[in-house]
Amino acid sequence: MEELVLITMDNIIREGNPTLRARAKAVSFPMSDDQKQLAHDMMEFLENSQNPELAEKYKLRAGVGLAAPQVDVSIRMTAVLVPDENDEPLFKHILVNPTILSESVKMAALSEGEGCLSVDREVPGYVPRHDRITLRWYDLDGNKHITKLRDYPAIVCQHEIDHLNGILFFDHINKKNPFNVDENTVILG
Ligand SMILES: O=CN(O)CCNC(=O)c1cccc(Cl)c1Cl
Ligand code: NI
Repeated sequence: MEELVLITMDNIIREGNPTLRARAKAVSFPMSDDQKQLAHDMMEFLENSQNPELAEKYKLRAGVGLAAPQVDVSIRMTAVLVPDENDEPLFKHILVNPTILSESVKMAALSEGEGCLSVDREVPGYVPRHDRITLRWYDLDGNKHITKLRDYPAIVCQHEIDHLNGILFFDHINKKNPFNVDENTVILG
C-alpha cells in the first residue's frame, strides 16, 4: 500500500531560486486551510525523511527542520522535528512568525557543521550560532508561546529562522578559516 508522501525533494527549491534569499511574509491569523495543510505536509516530510525505509523509498535527504520558503512559499512558518538519542521527539513544533526575543552571548557550533536541503553541496566549516535563545512563536491556532532553547534545538531553530530572512548556513562560516571560532564559541557534538 503506497504511503501518501506529499512533499518530496522535487518540491524543495535550491540555491539560485530568489525565494531562498527573500524575507518571508508574516502569517496573519486565522491561517488559511491551505497554510495549515502545508504545515502538516512539512512536518510529514520531516518524519518521512527521518524514517530510513521511507527516506530510501522516496529518495529523501534527512532533515530536522523545513522552512516554508524551501518549498517556495515565502511565509514565516517552519516545521522543526529534532529527535533525541532514542529517536523520540526532543522538539517537535510548527513555528509560525517565530522571533528570537533574547539570545546568549555564548555561541555554539555543531562539530560536524551544517547542511541544507536547499544547498546541493557540502560547505565545510563551523556555523557559529547562539547557544541559548528565547523564542516567541505562534501555533496554528494563533496561540502565543515563549520557549527557551539551548544547544541542538536552539541551533536548528536559528537555521530555520534564517531561512525566513533569506540567510543560508554558510553565510555564517568564516571565509578565511572555516574552522576558526572565537573563544566564546563552544563546539557541540
Ligand atoms: O532548513 C532545514 N534544512 O535545510 C533541512 C536539512 N538540514 C538539516 O536538517 C540540518 C543539518 C545540520 C544542522 C542543522 Cl541546524 C540542520 Cl537544520
Ligand atoms: Ni536549511
